[in-house]
Amino acid sequence: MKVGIIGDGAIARYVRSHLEDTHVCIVRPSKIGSAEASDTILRVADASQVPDDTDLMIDCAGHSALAQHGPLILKRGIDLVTVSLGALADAHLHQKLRAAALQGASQLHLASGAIGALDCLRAAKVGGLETVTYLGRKPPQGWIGSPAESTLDLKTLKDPSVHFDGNAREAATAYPKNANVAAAVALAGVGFEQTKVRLIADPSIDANIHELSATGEFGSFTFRIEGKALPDNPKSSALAAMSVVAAINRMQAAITS
Ligand SMILES: NC(=O)C1=CN([C@@H]2O[C@H](COP(=O)(O)OP(=O)(O)OC[C@H]3O[C@@H](n4cnc5c(N)ncnc54)[C@H](OP(=O)(O)O)[C@@H]3O)[C@@H](O)[C@H]2O)C=CC1
Ligand SMILES: O=C([O-])CC(=O)C(=O)O
Repeated sequence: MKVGIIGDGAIARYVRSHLEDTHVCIVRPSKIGSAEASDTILRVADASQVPDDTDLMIDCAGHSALAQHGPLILKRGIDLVTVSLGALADAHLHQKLRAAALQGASQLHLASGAIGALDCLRAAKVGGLETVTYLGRKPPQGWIGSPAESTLDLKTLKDPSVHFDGNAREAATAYPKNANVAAAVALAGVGFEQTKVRLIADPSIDANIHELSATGEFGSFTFRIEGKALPDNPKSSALAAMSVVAAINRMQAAITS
């Protein structure tokens, strides 16, 4: 399988280190031919330059990159795995990606990211869900560059502090680098409007803690994970990068779980 990647940040580097070979990489125009480009990988700036024989593209570059490159990749008939699924909170982009996949007879696969139990949520949805709540808790440095900075002093924070309380659409839109999990939960369960989200900066923890609770016809469940951040980016959990590799593996397996 010839696999290409969008982005060259913390998640992309982890994924590349687990691939035998990377066929092509979409990077910022400024990074083509830069000093970092010391290996022989084909670096391009646009989806139109991705070679025709590419089987699968992997988006590890965030919301704007999915919006910029996703539609053309799918229209060209190339399957795409994305970890930037919070971008689908934009209903216009969601529809554009769907139309592109239908036109190209391709598929957009959503990596499970930093959370688990989405399989449980998807199955529970069949019987009917009543409530779905997601709580995202990170150390203060994990919220730097997010709207948390407008209500909290992240450098001197002493107690756990809620800086967002609302629904998954608002969370995924306002926190593009921190609330993709909220979107994953919404897409697997009761949707963006009905999924309740709270985001917390907590100086007493050193992990990214995600808690998902649901009730419905099936009964109830709570899932909690304490994820280690990637060494290169305190915002991103290592499991998010691992889930991308797992998605690629699933696509190549004869029997999938
Ligand atoms: N589903 C989930 O659970 C999670 C999802 N994520 C999503 O994954 C994204 C990436 O995370 P991470 O790797 O840690 O972030 P990084 O900031 O380390 O890397 C992002 C990379 O993407 C590049 N990039 C951004 N926009 C474009 C573009 N239009 N074209 C080409 N390259 C682009 C950046 O380049 P430059 O440096 O020049 O901007 C950078 O190299 C996050 O922004 C977030 O949306 C993250 C964690 C969990
Ligand atoms: O990596 C994480 O822990 C979660 C995250 O950033 C996101 O949901 O966007």
